[in-house]
Amino acid sequence: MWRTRGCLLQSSTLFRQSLRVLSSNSTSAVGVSNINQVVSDGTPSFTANESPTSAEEPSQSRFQKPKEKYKGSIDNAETAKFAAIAETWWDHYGPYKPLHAMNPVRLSFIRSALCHHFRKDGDTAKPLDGLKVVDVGCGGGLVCEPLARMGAQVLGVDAVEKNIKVASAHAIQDPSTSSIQYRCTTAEQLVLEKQEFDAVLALEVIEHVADPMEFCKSLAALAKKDGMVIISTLNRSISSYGLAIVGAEYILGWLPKGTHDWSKFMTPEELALLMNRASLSMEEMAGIVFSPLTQRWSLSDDTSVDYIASSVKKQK
Ligand SMILES: C[S@@+](CC[C@H](N)C(=O)[O-])C[C@H]1O[C@@H](n2cnc3c(N)ncnc32)[C@H](O)[C@@H]1O
Ligand SMILES: [Mg+2]
Repeated sequence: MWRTRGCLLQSSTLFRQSLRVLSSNSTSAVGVSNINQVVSDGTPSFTANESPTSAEEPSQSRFQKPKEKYKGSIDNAETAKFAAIAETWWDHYGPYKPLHAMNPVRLSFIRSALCHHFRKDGDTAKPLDGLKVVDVGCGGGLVCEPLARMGAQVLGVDAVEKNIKVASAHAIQDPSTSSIQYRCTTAEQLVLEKQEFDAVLALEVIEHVADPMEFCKSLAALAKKDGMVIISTLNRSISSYGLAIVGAEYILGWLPKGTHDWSKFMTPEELALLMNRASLSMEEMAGIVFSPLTQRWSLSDDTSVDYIASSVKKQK
């Protein structure tokens, strides 16, 4: 079972829904090709014609047909977009304006999820004291810095060297963030190094990686036993197409045109499926919504555009 703000949802229901989407011959071509892409990066793990017959989660072999050796999470075309605007991470009115604007809201979710899971008092000055956290795809360190101020021991990693330089240069300006360690590397490299963390974050990253399933498995492998993995991403919906692409990139000009590829977005059901297959048990999910009326961001039951989900590494 995992809960959204205000309601409990059975993950089994979601799996059934996901499988219906995966197996339905009436599913749109976009949906089917995307799911295959999400699940296996180019090598379809199963197609509409080989749909599962039961509503239960299909066997591993059904999902994981032999495929090319995993070549890592980096999609060069995606990382090039971030390298091109690396100097703008701390410009609150630049391309990362939406990330700055949604920061208090997503940090409130993260703080609450971590404090609840690790039985920490969220009302103290340093509620995350003692927790070892890695922020994968940390960009300029927009989340690493407040986490360090909350007492966490933070490692920020990003595939783009320029991002790491900008993040490091910014963090050392303040004693409360100078303890953050930054490295230009990937989740899979940290797994090879057998690194482990209490909490693993990947915020607005999974829609930019080469193989979301393998990426998710790396995130899970980085979590200690009973550790937490928190992922945020964009839903693949009509609303996200209208708001995150047409609105943010073309009308409001918040982001450079072409920042996002809608077909790489993931529905909450697909993320739940990926997490389950990576031995992560989803705990809580919340939508991150922007109100044009109040010009404010908030957490909501509405996951139709952007959402964040916490999960716990299952016991093996
Ligand atoms: C949309 S930004 C999000 C930045 C940060 N997580 C935040 O929310 O403020 C995506 C980041 O992921 C990084 N990235 C993309 N692919 C990556 C990969 N395979 N491994 C690590 N970082 C990656 C990009 O360089 C970029 O900094
Ligand atoms: Mg993004």
